[in-house]
Amino acid sequence: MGTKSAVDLMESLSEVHFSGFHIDGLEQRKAGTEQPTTSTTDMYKQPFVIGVAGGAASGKTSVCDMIVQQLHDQRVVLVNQDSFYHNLTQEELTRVQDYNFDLPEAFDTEQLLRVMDKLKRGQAVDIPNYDFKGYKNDVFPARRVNPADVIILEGILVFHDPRVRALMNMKIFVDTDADVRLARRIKRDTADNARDIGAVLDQYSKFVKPAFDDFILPTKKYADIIIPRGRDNHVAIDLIVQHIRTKLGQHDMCKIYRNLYVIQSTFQVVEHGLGHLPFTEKQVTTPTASVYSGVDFCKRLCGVSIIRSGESMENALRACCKGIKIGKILIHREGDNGQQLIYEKLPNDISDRHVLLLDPILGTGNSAVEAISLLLKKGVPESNILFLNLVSAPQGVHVVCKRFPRIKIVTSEIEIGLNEAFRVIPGMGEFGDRYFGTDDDDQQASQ
Ligand SMILES: Nc1ncnc2c1ncn2[C@@H]1O[C@H](COP(=O)(O)OP(=O)(O)O)[C@@H](O)[C@H]1O
Ligand SMILES: Nc1ccn([C@@H]2O[C@H](COP(=O)(O)O)[C@@H](O)[C@H]2O)c(=O)n1
Ligand SMILES: [Mg+2]
Repeated sequence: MGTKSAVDLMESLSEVHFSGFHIDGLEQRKAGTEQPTTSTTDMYKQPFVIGVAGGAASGKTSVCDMIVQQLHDQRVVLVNQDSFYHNLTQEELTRVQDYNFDLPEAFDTEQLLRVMDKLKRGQAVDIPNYDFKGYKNDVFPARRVNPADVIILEGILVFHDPRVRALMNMKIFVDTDADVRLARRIKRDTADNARDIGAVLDQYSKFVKPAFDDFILPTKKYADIIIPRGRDNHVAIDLIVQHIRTKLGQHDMCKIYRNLYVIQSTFQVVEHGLGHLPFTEKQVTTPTASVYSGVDFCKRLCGVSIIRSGESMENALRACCKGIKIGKILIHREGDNGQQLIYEKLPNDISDRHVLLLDPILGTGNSAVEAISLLLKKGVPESNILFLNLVSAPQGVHVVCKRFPRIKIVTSEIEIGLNEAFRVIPGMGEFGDRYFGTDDDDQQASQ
């Protein structure tokens, strides 16, 4: 039996360890055959879903209407949870004052999930127009909603069901005092819904307030953003509108460059990147005789970090691929000039490997172009290069994607652009300094 070096041993360990690796659409592959992971593509082109919850009459619909109006963009659609109220039976209708419209069961959540699933798959849907006066969802013609890049889903209980919550990329809670909500509700239900004030108050104390305390308020903790004062909070609405514009810009870039993948979490860039590599399923029997299912990458891998910032991503890569070889490239950069290669140390057999190129920031694209050019010179096929980064500027994306149409870029954010010092804005300053604690502020703090 041949002896293996420590490095070889570590390398072989890196090959089967992805048992818990579940990305939509990857789990059901057949074992034993090579599986190109291209089906992950659509996942990254999916719409950005914003959930908006809050008590009844807190101002959810008004906030969403303002956002949609300000954006004035057909790529943004609004879905109201109200549309999914169950139709009341004849018996329920005769005793409507005893019906609780504020419980999760009052909504047809299965239908809501089906509608959201279709929209996420790029299909148009017909959404019921709920009649608050007649308690029916099939009286008015349904509203046709086309697939969109941004879907806003609003309603009192949209954060209640974990399956609905899981669809959301951003969650907003509209926080309005109970007395204001009650006053607005009385006004709305008496004026718009022609209800008697006594009935409105009875419904409030019997159903609305207890359900708010039991089911709506407990979901506030899921919110990423809490908006006090609803539609009067222009600052919050402007910020949200700006964020959505950024997301729409990202979708545009993904439409132009099919090799660009914007994922929603900075923590998963490396894991998602690995999901793009061809693999086979593999089972191993553990020392305790249990069978462990994992995946085996079809080609060997290596990481290459662009010094210094890229080194910050090495731990994440090593955590996923124990013992993976990691090469280094140092490029001298001044301003927008990332042209000078100072140092490189790469695996000798790099041309036989898939290369995960690590650099958290893609600014002008010059350093990336320099690094990718070196990899090509070393014989790595362009399509075997996966460039992983956290924050990109549109300029850098254009430069890299145009020049190297066959590499894949996985990033978690495409920001507005570059400033005069060629730093990504709003960005985070010099990433390497921030990560390694060598920026001026950190040095002063530790003195
Ligand atoms: N900031 C506000 N000032 C005054 N009235 C408001 C304000 N926000 C909402 N409203 C009114 O209060 C009622 C409830 O608002 P709406 O946006 O429908 O809330 P929700 O969708 O949370 O039930 C509506 O009649 C709306 O016009
Ligand atoms: N037929 C109905 C259906 C619902 N309600 C009340 O509407 C509230 C939810 O809608 P919001 O726009 O305010 O979020 C909820 O509190 C229900 O009680 C109703 O009164 N009649
Ligand atoms: Mg509403």
